[in-house]
Amino acid sequence: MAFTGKRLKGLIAATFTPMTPNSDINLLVIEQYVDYLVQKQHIRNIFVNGTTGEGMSLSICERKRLTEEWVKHARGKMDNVIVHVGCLGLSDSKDLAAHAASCGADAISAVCPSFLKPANLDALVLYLKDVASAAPSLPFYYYHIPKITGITYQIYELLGKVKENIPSFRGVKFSDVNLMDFSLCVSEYKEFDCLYGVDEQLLGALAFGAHGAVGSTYNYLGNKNGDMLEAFEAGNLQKARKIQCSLQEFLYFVFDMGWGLAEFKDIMSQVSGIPLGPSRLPLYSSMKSNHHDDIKTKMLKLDLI
Ligand SMILES: CC(=O)N[C@H](C=O)[C@@H](O)[C@H](O)[C@H](O)CO
Ligand SMILES: CC(=O)C(=O)O
Repeated sequence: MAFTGKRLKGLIAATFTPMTPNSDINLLVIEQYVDYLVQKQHIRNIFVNGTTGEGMSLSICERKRLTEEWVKHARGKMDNVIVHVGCLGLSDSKDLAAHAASCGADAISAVCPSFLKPANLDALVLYLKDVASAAPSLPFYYYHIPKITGITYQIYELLGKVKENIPSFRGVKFSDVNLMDFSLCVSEYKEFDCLYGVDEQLLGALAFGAHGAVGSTYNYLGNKNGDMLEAFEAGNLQKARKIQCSLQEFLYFVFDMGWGLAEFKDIMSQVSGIPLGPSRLPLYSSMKSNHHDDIKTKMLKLDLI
């Protein structure tokens, strides 16, 4: 096993999957996307093919091609490329895990199958162990997003079980609002990286000792969130709160409009100038027309861009 012992920390952008106007994957803008994150948002870690990247809506073949391109273009420019390999079936997840390792990804992460679900926590551990075993040299992170998967086991309990069972297990991407569960994980399992995934309340998770954060908004609000992290680390809570509140006001506005993933992607296209195209399923879009002016105005008003 080739673990370097490096810890995952700081901001990790959950990348959008660039698409053509026809919703085919568009590999041609990935290099530009990587450069934008590094140069304009000071983001050096990415989480690809996750929720934001619509990984579960893409074919295995598409996910492999995307992984290859992200890894290729991030090499030498970024610190970590974490590839989400979770699928509804175990063999697909293992196939993607082995592929990520063969491409030179830095880590893998997986949600648990959520159609036919594990019957209990031990069954979940067995699934994770099996996926991790397909890429034993890569750090493995469980992706906890109960609102979407419906799998609601306490992560504090899960960590106790994986500790002895999965040698490559390194932590959790925790996309839930249960900060007590999160806090118990951080304080009890110091050897694991606990990455928070609800951008709108990252400051709360930082107060409980979050090592880092994975999220969609770090794509275009990387600098603002970076300022918040810096203020928190310097003990300037007043400044950190002010920034978190502005970010919340922005997200409140977005949710209040009924906007979803397609609009988030559109926001990133606008702010970055990279044409990321529509999302794969029209279902993800509330199909509101022409919201561009509203978004820019709101972001400027809140001093976010
Ligand atoms: C459901 C979803 O996509 N969650 C993302 C990460 O887990 C977050 O980064 C959110 O996009 C963000 O917190 C805005 O709600
Ligand atoms: C946000 C996140 O981590 C994801 O999109 O998977």
